[in-house]
Amino acid sequence: MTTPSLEIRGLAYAYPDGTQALYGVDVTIGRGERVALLGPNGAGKTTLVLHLNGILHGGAGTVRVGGLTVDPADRRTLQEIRRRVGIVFQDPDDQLFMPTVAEDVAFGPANLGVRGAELQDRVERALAQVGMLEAADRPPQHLSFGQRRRVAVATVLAMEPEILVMDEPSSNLDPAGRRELAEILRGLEVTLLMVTHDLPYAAELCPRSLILSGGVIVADGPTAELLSDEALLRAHRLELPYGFDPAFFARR
Ligand SMILES: Nc1ncnc2c1ncn2[C@@H]1O[C@H](COP(=O)(O)OP(=O)(O)OP(=O)(O)O)[C@@H](O)[C@H]1O
Repeated sequence: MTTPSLEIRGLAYAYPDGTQALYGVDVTIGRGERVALLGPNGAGKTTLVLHLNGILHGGAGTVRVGGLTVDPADRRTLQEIRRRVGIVFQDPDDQLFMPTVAEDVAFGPANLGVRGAELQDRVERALAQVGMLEAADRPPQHLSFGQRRRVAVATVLAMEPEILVMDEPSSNLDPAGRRELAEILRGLEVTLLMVTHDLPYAAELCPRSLILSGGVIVADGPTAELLSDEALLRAHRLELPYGFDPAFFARR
């Protein structure tokens, strides 16, 4: 059996002010899976994600990424963990700060010591994966929001991550941008964990979903099944748009 991309065991965490955000979370995500992390506001989704690369730590439990345990005390391990866990934040402008798209995509791997033809190759591959190769020499601020989000994905892909974590990937995208990003994400050969309130997007992209509520995983299973469970959705403040059939994508 191959090593899972992500293994979380007994993860519990309270913020310094005493707010308990996670109460013993267990999750395993296999290599190449696409999984949606759903849950109401304040459920603990961001807190969970920030544990994947050691930004938050100090509570109970363990997180392993591709078999490597997140250990914030070990700087070398942490550097490797941060390469393995590629987080694409909601606002692409938090991730793009160089004069050109290519320099933004090169920034991460160059920091790891990748140089010359290999660096060039990584940049081109990552930009091609998100359909942005033609924009390589453009300043990111001249691109549309949807294009900037795709470049933000490329900056993470250039690190050759074990797991791509996307925070609200569909937010602020127009319908075409939303569909284009879905096609890109579906075509990537990478483990995907997608945090979202957009249930149709979860249904479209992720065969499996987790529902986190009150710091606990309350459901883990096929997305179409979870989203068809009206009582489950209601209990955790999740709502499908009127008329949306959660089984539609499962049938395709
Ligand atoms: N810095 C902080 N200090 C204290 N409590 C916090 C802090 N950040 C988050 N919390 C609390 O931790 C709990 C989980 O919050 P978290 O942001 O992880 O939820 P979330 O599921 O990501 O919510 P949303 O969908 O609104 O982004 C909430 O009760 C929140 O108020």
